[in-house]
Amino acid sequence: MTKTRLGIIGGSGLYDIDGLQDAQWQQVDSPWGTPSDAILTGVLDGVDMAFLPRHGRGHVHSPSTVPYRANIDALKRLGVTDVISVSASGSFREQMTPGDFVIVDQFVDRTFAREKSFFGMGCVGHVSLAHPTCPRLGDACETAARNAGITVHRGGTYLAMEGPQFSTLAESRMYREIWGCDVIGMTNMPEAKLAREAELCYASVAMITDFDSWHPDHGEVDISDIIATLTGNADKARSLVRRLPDLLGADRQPCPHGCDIALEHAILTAPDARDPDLVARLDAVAGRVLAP
Ligand SMILES: CSC[C@H]1O[C@H](OP(=O)(O)O)[C@H](O)[C@@H]1O
Ligand SMILES: Nc1ncnc2[nH]cnc12
Repeated sequence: MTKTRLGIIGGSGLYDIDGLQDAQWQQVDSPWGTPSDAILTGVLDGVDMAFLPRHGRGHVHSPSTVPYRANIDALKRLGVTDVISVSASGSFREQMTPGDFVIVDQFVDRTFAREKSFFGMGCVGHVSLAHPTCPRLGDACETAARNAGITVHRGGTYLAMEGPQFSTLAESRMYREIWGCDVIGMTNMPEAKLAREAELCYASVAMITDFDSWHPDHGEVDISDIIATLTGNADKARSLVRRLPDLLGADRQPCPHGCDIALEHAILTAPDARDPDLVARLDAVAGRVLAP
């Protein structure tokens, strides 16, 4: 049994959380670059917490420049065991309306200008991503949202686009009608892939801000409408987060879905063929399986 440390990655509109005991913003160095911002650590109802604003306070990073590898590495380095990602998202479904939350369980990755893996030449690793989110964490997020009075939908496929521009009408229709996606955003990939490589349980909560551009009654995405919805969503997200420690507890059992042993048979490069520099950079992410 280990200790839970809950990592929250806050998306657009969510730049801090409240109620932490011993709260402090901690700068964390990572061999994968500088994280988006310092990380707010503290204790909430007896559970260790670590909050990282994905775009940095003041919203400095665009979806393409978010240092995804540094962020996940820094959380892992701090001892985070479980990551909950909270993201502003467009909806492809009539019933998923602005203000609702969706517990995402699948992704289609259309991003192309980002580093997507901790592994590479000198240490090749292949993890399974068939089920990219952790159902145990998803359960906690769903219950927390319901208890907070939020309209929540369980399950949904998130289309990760590169951005920063929003989709064309043709893309929006294709994602919805042909690809069967439910929500759209610009940041959950490669974040979810990297969390899996780092053996972190990962859940994604999409906060619906708009209907993208497919909806005949809503016209195109308008950033001022999104911002108006974001303000209300951020308060709801904080009330969801406040309920998580009680649901997840301070003592952590191994993940029943195996997220925390994702690297067990993943690394193909023979020990004597591994690049020592890369292996050194992987100390936090893959130290469990790479340490001699
Ligand atoms: C504010 S609209 C576009 C912006 O919002 C989302 O960010 P995040 O996923 O971090 O909440 C979306 O992915 C875009 O980056
Ligand atoms: N419609 C949309 N497309 C991509 N990212 C978004 N974030 C919020 N709304 C979005």
